[in-house]
Amino acid sequence: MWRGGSNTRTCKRRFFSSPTRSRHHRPPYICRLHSRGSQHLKAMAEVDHLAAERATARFDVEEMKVAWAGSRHAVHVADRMARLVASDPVFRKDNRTMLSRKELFKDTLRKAAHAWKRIVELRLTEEEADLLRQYVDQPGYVDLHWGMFVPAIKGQGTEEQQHKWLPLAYKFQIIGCYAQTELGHGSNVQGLETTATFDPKTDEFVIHSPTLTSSKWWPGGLGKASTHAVVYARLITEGKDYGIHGFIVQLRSLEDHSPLPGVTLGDIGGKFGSGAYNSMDNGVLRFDHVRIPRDQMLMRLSQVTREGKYVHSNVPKQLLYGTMVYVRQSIVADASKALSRAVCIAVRYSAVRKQFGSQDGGPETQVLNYKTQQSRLFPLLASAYAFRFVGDWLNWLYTDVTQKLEAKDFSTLQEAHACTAGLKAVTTSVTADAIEECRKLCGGHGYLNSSGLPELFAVYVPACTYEGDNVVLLLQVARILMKTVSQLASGKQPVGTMAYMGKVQYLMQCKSAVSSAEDWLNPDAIQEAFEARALRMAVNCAQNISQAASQEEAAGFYERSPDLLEAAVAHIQLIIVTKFIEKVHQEIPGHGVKEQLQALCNVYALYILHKHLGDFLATGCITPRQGALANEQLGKLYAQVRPNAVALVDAFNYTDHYLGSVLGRYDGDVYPALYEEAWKDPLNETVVPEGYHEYLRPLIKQQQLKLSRL
Ligand SMILES: CCCCCCCCCC/C=C\C/C=C/C(=O)SCCNC(=O)CCNC(=O)[C@H](O)C(C)(C)COP(=O)(O)OP(=O)(O)OC[C@H]1O[C@@H](n2cnc3c(N)ncnc32)[C@H](O)[C@@H]1OP(=O)(O)O
Ligand SMILES: Cc1cc2nc3c(=O)[nH]c(=O)nc-3n(C[C@H](O)[C@H](O)[C@H](O)COP(=O)(O)OP(=O)(O)OC[C@H]3O[C@@H](n4cnc5c(N)ncnc54)[C@H](O)[C@@H]3O)c2cc1C
Repeated sequence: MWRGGSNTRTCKRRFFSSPTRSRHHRPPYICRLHSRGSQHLKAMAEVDHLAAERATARFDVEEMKVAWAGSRHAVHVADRMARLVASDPVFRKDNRTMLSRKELFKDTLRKAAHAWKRIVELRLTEEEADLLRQYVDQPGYVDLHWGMFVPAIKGQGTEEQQHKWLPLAYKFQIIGCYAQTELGHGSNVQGLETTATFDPKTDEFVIHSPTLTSSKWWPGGLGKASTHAVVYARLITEGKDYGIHGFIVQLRSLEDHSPLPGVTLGDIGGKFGSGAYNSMDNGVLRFDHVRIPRDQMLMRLSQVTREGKYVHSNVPKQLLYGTMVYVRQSIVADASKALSRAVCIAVRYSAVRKQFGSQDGGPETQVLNYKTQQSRLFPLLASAYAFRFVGDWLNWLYTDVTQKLEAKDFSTLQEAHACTAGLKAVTTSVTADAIEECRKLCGGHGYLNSSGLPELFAVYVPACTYEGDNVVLLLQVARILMKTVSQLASGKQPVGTMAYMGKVQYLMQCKSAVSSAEDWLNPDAIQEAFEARALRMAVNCAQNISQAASQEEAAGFYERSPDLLEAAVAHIQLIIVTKFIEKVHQEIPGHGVKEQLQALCNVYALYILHKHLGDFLATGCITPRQGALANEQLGKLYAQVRPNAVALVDAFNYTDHYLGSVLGRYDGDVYPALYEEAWKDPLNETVVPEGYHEYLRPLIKQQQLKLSRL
């Protein structure tokens, strides 16, 4: 109804003939149009344009909210925190993409301070405070303070050090960041150059940046906000380099925030996208022989004595990487949040948007009814649920491994590393690509900032790089796979997520029994195909590496690394499918909830099978005919998901504030909102643009003059 051309044309004509005016002095016709929009918005506020969609759902949405959130309690707390944020004007974020970098950064400081004030005033629990920060939804120094600085001290500090530093951090008497990456090295942690040289004369470490490439580069919160950092540097004592260790270093004065002597620091500059991750002050830091007391070395894993003797506790040195493992597991849970937001926007908008389908002026077709739209969108919906459940499982694994480590049982460290690294890599890559796909699924309007998708993409995409570049992390998984394959011959039984490799005799020669499309609904058929594919790909890689007999094993690994990446992805996809199947096997209350999750689980698995059909065929796990049957079943599953699609995204329980998208509004009243939003752009503050008199008018006049001379 708002697409009618005549008003727009009138509006344009008069724009061109009007003098420059401020928005507050809009010509009457614009005000009329605009206020019609507002009235319309008001009148329609109670109309649910998606009501018909919601009515077709065949399951209890409230119970699905519980399945998604994990418990009734989790739904309740999340709901309360989301509403608290949405109703507070300080947390407004709809104007974010229009702010300059300086304004945006100040806005982030204001929001962080206000969030803290509310947390203290309302005496929020840790769980509530985490959720509140999540719903504020603006990257900032607090993410690194709580997400890495505090965990690094907890994981690598002694009891005494924790006792000293944590209370200061908990009360924001100090603000900390995680300063590991350098200009010259990020992925290769052992290649870091910053030095921490022990001086026994003064009982201090001297922290120094010997080269330009040793400048710390990237740490979030470092550029402008942090007073302290956990700095990773090469420990040198008694003339010997003992490799990378963590140190707590004060960077700025607690009185006036100026850098301490010997410390040079600042922000590294603007990043991809408007708004987006530019709210974060990623920083650069150089040390010129900065002295810190010896007891600021994080000494839980290894110590330097008063005399300068290096002592390593009897624990694996990889525990130094513990903070990264912690954050990687939390990034998997975050992937399901980002993906579900994008999918929620695209599903709701696809139900509202209509194109083609009517030859006689009747209703057009909802784009969600196009099979191509469904085949692009529903696998992403299924992936959001899959990542949610595998994220929960990974969180359980992390907690379990942490308890074992406390008891000095290090047997599951490798499993934790492989799962966190691999799942972080696969879920972030898929999510980043999926957000972009959701933007395309929303057509032209998806490209507008007001759709929320460009900003979501720009904020999310660095997750493929930070906390470990995804390729580097998948190669870690591949290395562990190769180690496991090589141990099979010696009869060592693999455990945890590698346990399936113990069935090597069977999995190397089994043939899928699927003979109809419905057979693919059997979880055992899916599980077997995924296990056989993953194992055969890993074994093929191992054989190819060992057949290159002339080469060292490391050289063979290097040559085969593209294939190894694919083998690692296959292994990780197997874990995701397995955990989804296990979830669906559990008792799940609520009318129709289990059935929906079962359908989504099948969509996820068969979509992966279809997408990677080459792997399944090349390894002989299934025949081309079975591949075609899987695709046939996938089409039937999409039809099953279709009437439930809007309700399945409602179950994420996101407020309009958190979604931040005019296309993803709960009420589906998209067009007036899009129209209204356009007027808020600073470019519309004047009807005649700035620059008209300098550039446009002279140009037009010049051309007119030329024409008149002809
Ligand atoms: C509610 C709270 C939520 C909090 C969320 C907060 C989220 C905030 C998000 C904010 C956004 C951004 C922040 C970003 C921060 C950063 O990016 S910090 C910097 C991250 N940097 C990296 O990830 C570097 C990646 N590189 C590495 O990890 C290592 O260099 C690498 C593993 C690639 C190689 O390690 P090396 O020791 O050099 O060598 P290698 O020979 O490969 O390994 C030896 C041995 O060690 C095993 N290993 C490796 N890593 C681990 C590990 N992490 N845990 C356990 N074991 C590990 C490896 O398997 C080898 O074992 P082997 O038996 O000897 O073969
Ligand atoms: C937004 C953002 C926030 C960050 N926050 C922090 C922070 O708070 N603290 C901190 O310390 N760091 C932080 N980082 C740094 C981040 O951890 C590193 O950028 C990341 O680990 C990747 O390392 P790199 O930049 O050295 O990439 P490189 O390793 O230089 O990667 C470049 C390319 O080389 C490839 N490559 C590298 N090694 C190999 C290999 N062995 N085999 C095959 N290919 C390889 C990669 O796949 C990639 O394609 C942040 C980064 C970003 C983008």
